[in-house]
Amino acid sequence: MATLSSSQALRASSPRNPSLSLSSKIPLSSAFSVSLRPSRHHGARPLLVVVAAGLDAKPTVLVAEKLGEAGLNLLKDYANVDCSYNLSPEELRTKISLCDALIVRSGTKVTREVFESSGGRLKVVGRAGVGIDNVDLAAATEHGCLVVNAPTANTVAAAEHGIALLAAMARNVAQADASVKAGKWQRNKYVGVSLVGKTLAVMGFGKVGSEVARRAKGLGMHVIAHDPYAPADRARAIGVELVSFDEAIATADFISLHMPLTPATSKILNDETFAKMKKGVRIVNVARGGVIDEEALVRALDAGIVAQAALDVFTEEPPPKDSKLVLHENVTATPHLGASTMEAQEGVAIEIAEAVVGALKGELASTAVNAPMVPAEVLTELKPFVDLCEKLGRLAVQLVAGGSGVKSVKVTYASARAPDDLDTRLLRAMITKGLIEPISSVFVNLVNADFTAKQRGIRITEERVILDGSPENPLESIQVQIANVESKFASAISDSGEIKVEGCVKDWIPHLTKVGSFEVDVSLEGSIILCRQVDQPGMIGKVGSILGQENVNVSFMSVGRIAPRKHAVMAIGVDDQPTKETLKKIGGIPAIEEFVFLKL
Ligand SMILES: NC(=O)C1=CN([C@@H]2O[C@H](COP(=O)(O)OP(=O)(O)OC[C@H]3O[C@@H](n4cnc5c(N)ncnc54)[C@H](O)[C@@H]3O)[C@@H](O)[C@H]2O)C=CC1
Ligand SMILES: O=C(O)C(=O)COP(=O)(O)O
Repeated sequence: MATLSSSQALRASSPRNPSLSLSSKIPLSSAFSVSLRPSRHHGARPLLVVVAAGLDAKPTVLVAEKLGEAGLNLLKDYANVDCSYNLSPEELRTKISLCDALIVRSGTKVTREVFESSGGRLKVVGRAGVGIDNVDLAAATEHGCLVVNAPTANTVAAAEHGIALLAAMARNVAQADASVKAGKWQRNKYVGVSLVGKTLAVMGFGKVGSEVARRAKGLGMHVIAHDPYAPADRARAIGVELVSFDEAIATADFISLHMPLTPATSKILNDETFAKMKKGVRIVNVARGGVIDEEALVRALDAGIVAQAALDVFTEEPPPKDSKLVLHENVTATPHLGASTMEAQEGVAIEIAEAVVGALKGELASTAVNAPMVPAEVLTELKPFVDLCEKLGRLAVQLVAGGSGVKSVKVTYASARAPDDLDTRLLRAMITKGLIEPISSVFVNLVNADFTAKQRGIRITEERVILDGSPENPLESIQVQIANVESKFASAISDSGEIKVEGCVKDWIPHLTKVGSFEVDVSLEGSIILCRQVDQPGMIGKVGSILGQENVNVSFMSVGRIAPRKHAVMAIGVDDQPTKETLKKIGGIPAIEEFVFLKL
């Protein structure tokens, strides 16, 4: 058996490749449904009330930009749908407090103010497309709002538009068309350049970039690509060489941009980089306007460094009517049409509607942008452990005596799996949810779990215990310890002084296996009564008959003791919540030294 330090363990939890199938969603129990709060009126006894989170009413989805019919129909089956296009920022902020979800394309800015105005009701923002640069992700995460996008359905449309612009630019199609319509016949003016044999540099070799590359190869172009994160074998498979940024821009006859707009890519084409390009280079941009310094591009066009540009996207959309760039005679412009085919829009609408409805139901969408991404098969395998984590968190925090602030939590995962074969982010998020929701009105989900814990000053450290043996199960046990607190059930304090609960999964059902230093075995369904008593015959019968008289169904009972006839802890699983009087009667049994009722 070996133990990893917490920092090693956290490093071992490296992000996995989020290559999920689109249908891979798994329900995360009460991710958006209920929160449990201790009543303030019952002293130390943990009476808990369920606070409904508006699940009875249909949720409301605001569709702020045009969405395909098939997607709207999917939404309408589950929610009230308000299609309000062209809202001003003020109108959006006013409406948002009445909405559970918002669907946008690239034309709506979902700012921090939008999240603030939602008053906590907005649970999911769906971006019906790829680029999420119009959504303030940090603000979404801080407000516990999931952001999902539709990353695949418009890939081909964007790639085809890139190729359309490439060919149209090379052959002056747009300018020649305007000239013919103006009654002219200028065959000499619009002599173009050929594509075959020319070098195309694809900047950003992701979904769209690689489809552009594939098509350009079919046109007989020599294709190179620059992408610091793209795997070389994927490029090789298409017959494309990955090169450095400088080599790409210096050798290309045509440059096609396909990277996201991020702080690192903002104005990546600027005066300095234009100066390194081949004179007469031609540029296509169907990514984002902001990746080009547009004023520098006008200068490069005027200087003849850039012979032509074909642009679908602009820093400001729509661009100003007097934009020098748009009006430049060597520029072909389209109004952000990359994703605008009938087929892509139907696909995007369905993709985003499914993701939004799934998120509203509390499922973890595979296209979540600001939540832990875990591959589908791992999610399925971890499902019972996800439940176990939330329940251990709930139990542990309900054992804390009022007035002791929870600051330091340690989670220990015992597993025979190699450290890099177990991503614990999802498990940690669920423990955090279990720890925080019973003691606050804060709604915790996978999106905001780490942020919320940090904000509340709760430090969660993780440790891995590596077991020998067959690694068939992802985990053998999970232990949650809360340090520096007093417990309302003294037996929950371990020998080392922390509140300790431990559990495992048996036949896909989470079980509680340890409380403090006492071994128990109770399935974590319904709720639990923990009693410490002097170990003596007849105790199970006495407690059982009180519960029976009050019609409380017992699902499980288990007794863990230190030694025969000394202290024992009895864990009783109950399907129904006992009344205060019933609990009082149990407390009144003479051999019972302490007891606690814990709601799962
Ligand atoms: N004009 C339109 O209507 C449409 C525009 N788009 C835009 O196209 C772009 C690409 O979309 P996808 O291919 O779906 O995204 P993707 O995420 O599949 O690909 C983006 C690629 O850019 C790479 N990248 C990141 N930083 C880079 C850097 N500094 N230099 C070079 N490469 C870098 C990434 O490694 C990734 O491989 C996005 O900006 C998206 O918003 C997408 C669809 C339609
Ligand atoms: O998906 C993207 O990134 C796009 O740019 C498409 O934008 P749109 O949905 O057409 O406003």
